[in-house]
Amino acid sequence: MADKPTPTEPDTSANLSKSFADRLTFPTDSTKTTNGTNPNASSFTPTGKFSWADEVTTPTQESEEKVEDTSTPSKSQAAKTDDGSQAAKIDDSSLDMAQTDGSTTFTGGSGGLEEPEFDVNVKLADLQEDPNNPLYSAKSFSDLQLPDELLRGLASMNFRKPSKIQERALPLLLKNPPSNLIGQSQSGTGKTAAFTLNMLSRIDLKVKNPQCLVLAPTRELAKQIAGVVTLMGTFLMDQGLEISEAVPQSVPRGQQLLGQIVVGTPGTTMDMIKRRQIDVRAMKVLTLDEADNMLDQQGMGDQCQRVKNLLPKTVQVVLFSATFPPEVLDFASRFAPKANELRLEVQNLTVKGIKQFYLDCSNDQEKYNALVKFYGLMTIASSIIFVHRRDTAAEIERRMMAEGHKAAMLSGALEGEERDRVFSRFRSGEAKVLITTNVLARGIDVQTVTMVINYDIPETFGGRPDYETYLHRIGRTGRFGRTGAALSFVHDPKSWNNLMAICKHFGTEPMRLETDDWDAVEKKLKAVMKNQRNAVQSEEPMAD
Ligand SMILES: Nc1ncnc2c1ncn2[C@@H]1O[C@H](COP(=O)(O)OP(=O)(O)OP(=O)(O)O)[C@@H](O)[C@H]1O
Repeated sequence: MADKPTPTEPDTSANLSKSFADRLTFPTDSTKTTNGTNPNASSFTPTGKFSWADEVTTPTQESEEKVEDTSTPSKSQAAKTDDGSQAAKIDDSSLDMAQTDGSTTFTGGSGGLEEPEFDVNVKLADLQEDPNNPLYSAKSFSDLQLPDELLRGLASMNFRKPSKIQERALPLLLKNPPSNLIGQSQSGTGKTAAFTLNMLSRIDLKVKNPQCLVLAPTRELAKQIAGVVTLMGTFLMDQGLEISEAVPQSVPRGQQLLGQIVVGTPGTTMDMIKRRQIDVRAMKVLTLDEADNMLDQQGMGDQCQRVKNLLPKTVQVVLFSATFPPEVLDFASRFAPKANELRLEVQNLTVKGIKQFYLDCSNDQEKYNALVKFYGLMTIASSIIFVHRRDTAAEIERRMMAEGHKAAMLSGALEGEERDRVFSRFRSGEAKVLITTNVLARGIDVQTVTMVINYDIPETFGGRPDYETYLHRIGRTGRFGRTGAALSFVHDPKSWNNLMAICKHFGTEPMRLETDDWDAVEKKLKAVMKNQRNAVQSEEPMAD
């Protein structure tokens, strides 16, 4: 699918010799409450000319066409850049932590920008002992009455205790007769294991036909989920467990897809069911990961509904996501009727281990220079740079490679197999910087990612702030108790207003960094990331 046209926006850069924030007062960290939210979030009022309070009324969420199998929405201008010339400092040590499947072992509060300088270790065990942390659980996996083979699978993955979402969702998912579930929890808190354990507990291994179907918005996420199911089900393999992928180009036409569990993208799965390559008669469970994205009426909602219509009426419907905006929730409740719900308040959605910054650039041209400068300054294990447009992604990749960075680019413009190659280079640590569009904003779990950059602030096709995409993008770091940083670039009133609206929405306060004092940037980042490691901050408990 071709990129969407660039939304037109006023070119105000000529007036912007200084950064925006010079004319604004941004609330400081001192207003933070213990749970990291700003008590005055609804009354932040910048005092300068570009007051987001005046210019951005909190928009009703517009449905943006979300990413699908091979397409990527991309909306803003291509970056116009000058050549930066800072040498890259690339740290290869993270190769030891390379993941192949989305499930490496926790290494004890890893992350941060320059590993050796961080001496404070937050242990996963500490986080899981804190009742206010989303990783907390009062139970053990064995209390959840899982089959022995699955307990062994979990132990082999080094999952010692369930997280809050796992502890709460599993009893609801596993009880009989099966009931539907809508489950929400912060990014990186283990939703995949929750729905995987449900499926692995419910299949009949003597039957070879598909019994559980997981739909995910992209091939990368579908493949990652299939990897997690395979690992968790290791000790069921000798009893005949098989897992299949229904993603573009994965199965030749006419070939039957066997295996008790199928993980796919909605378009390909629907085609395969219609062509009778997937026999759905034994289906018991339909899971949608990133369910709000999947049920978006402008995007994949229609396809998911059509897939569901082809399945037996008795299927258990399981919906998981970190975000469920109100306009999707209605459809979700119809899609999963009479579902049990585990939901979170919007203020509790941000992960406290992810420190948010913004870099104040004077104009669009300065953004690329600032990016290069930033990468010259910091040693970052792995990072993801999100942009709106495919051509911006390609251009940044080209220029970063020319600077000596181990960069890779992935967008919906690439064919499936090429996407697999690029993504596995990033997952293995061979490529350190991944430049991408929203195609990888959701679900991707690469634990070495310590930095996420919003080179372009996420926005809907109407140019409104895209709250959900922001949250999912920054959630690519700080996973399961790790620390990470998210840096957003602002360069004009629109990007500033959109970022401020997003922060107001989630009640967060990003720290400002300025492009005219890079020593200060370095110091601030290091200090904050060091403290961050020690900050086991509270989160509100989940409401049933
Ligand atoms: N109980 C556990 N103990 C230790 N690690 C875990 C546990 N559960 C999940 N993990 C690890 O936490 C990481 C994040 O899990 P997962 O990808 O399922 O998060 P998620 O909630 O689906 O996030 P997102 O909303 O971004 O999709 C993974 O690397 C996973 O292996």
